[in-house]
Amino acid sequence: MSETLTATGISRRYGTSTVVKDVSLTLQPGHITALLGGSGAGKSTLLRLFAGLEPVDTGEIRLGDQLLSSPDKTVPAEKRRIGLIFQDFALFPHLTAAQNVAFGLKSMGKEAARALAAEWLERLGLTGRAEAYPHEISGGEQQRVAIARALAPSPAAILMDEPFSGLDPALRGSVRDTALAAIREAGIPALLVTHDPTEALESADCIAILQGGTLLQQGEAAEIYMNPASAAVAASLGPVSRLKAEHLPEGLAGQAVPAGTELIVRPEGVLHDENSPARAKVLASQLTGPLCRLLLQCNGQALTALVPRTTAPKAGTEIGIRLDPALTFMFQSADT
Ligand SMILES: Nc1ncnc2c1ncn2[C@@H]1O[C@H](COP(=O)(O)OP(=O)(O)OP(=O)(O)O)[C@@H](O)[C@H]1O
Repeated sequence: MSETLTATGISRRYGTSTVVKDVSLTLQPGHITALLGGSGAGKSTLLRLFAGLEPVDTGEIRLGDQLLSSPDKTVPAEKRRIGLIFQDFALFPHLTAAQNVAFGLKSMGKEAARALAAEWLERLGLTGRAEAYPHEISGGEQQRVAIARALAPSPAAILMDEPFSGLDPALRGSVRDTALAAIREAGIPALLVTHDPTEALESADCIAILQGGTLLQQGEAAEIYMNPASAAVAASLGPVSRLKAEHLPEGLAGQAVPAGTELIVRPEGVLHDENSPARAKVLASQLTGPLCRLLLQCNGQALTALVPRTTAPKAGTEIGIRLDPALTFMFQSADT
């Protein structure tokens, strides 16, 4: 049976700088948890702590009941039964796709390893590429081989550091869907490090938001998106507009807004409504595909809206707008 991978109060220092601060995070079996944060947030360091590539300075990491890391003990990475997938695929260049996948299966005997490798390659849609060397296959295929190699030995958990960001955008979605379906099917805890909020929202069951080494919030993707605990969390999940209570025009918010409050609103929460008394000037209208991004000015404050292309107002016009309360979040102004 699969077990949880749990960090409790873990920290990591480099010299005088603490880059992972008292982080507690539980990775549930069968769930993909996205670790989301900007550059230097400490995502890769946290992944390396889970992997056993570095020791913790405080706290502990457990797989089920088994202690993997504490300040006095670090079970080495190769003894953790944890699969790792990195952005650069890291395949052995002199081995074929099938040999790469079979590499970690030697203990089961040659024939059984070959059969299991073939099974995993088939599962990841690579049957015809089994005898190809890494330089003979595309980036997307190489990453699928790396994923097959990581999953074939039945690891207890899987950790992925920006595994899809090196891929061509046209290919990324399909490689990601195939890979994550295989990981979900394996029913093990999985951590996906990413700096891309769209990737986190599209692919993960849970999201953990890291900033400056501190975990700001964790929970189900939809829950965090709709109920961010702070302005920083709201902003880390996608673009937002920020409005001061003092400058709100009549009728814009549609709810009472206490003084000293900052409103954070998502672009899809800025609604075009000619019945609203709040007026905004359309500074620009940018086509993004089926939707148009409107850059608006309302009572001296900048707002961004996303509206259907077919009904998008033109730049230079004045329109009525109001905010959707479900996509508008209120925080104390100092909370950034
Ligand atoms: N071995 C190290 N020695 C000293 N400082 C380090 C070391 N590894 C990472 N750091 C620092 O720790 C901080 C967190 O780095 P980390 O690579 O974990 O961030 P990240 O969120 O993965 O960033 P990115 O998305 O840019 O890869 C950074 O300030 C980095 O410079």
